[in-house]
Amino acid sequence: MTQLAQQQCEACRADAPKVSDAELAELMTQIPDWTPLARDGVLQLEREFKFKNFKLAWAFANQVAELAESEFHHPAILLEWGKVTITWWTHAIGGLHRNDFIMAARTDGLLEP
Ligand SMILES: C[C@H](O)[C@H](O)[C@H]1CNC2=NC(N)=NC(=O)C2=N1
Repeated sequence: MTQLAQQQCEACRADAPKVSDAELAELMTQIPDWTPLARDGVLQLEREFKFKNFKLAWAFANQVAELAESEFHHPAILLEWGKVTITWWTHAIGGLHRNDFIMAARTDGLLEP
């Protein structure tokens, strides 16, 4: 199967399917550093990224914002001193779409090798 990090988002419609439990389990194997969690009944993917200072965290947050705009699929970005928390979910369906897993994998790809 093509790696998530090499994929692009598909246009997401309100009637797009949420990932099933089985798909979730399979997709999570490719993004092991992320945590699936439910907030107000909405399933989301979340990860904290740690940095040496605010400036480095800010630069990473900007990279994620650029990636999001390039795919027109947008996360929640919490920027703090030395830390960025990224949360992906699909607003249009109120849960997780394959796009969210693609974007989580591509977010990981922004980290320095
Ligand atoms: C109008 C609507 O917000 C847009 O179609 C896009 C923008 N970015 C988006 N981002 C995310 N995460 N979910 C969406 O449903 C979504 N929709």
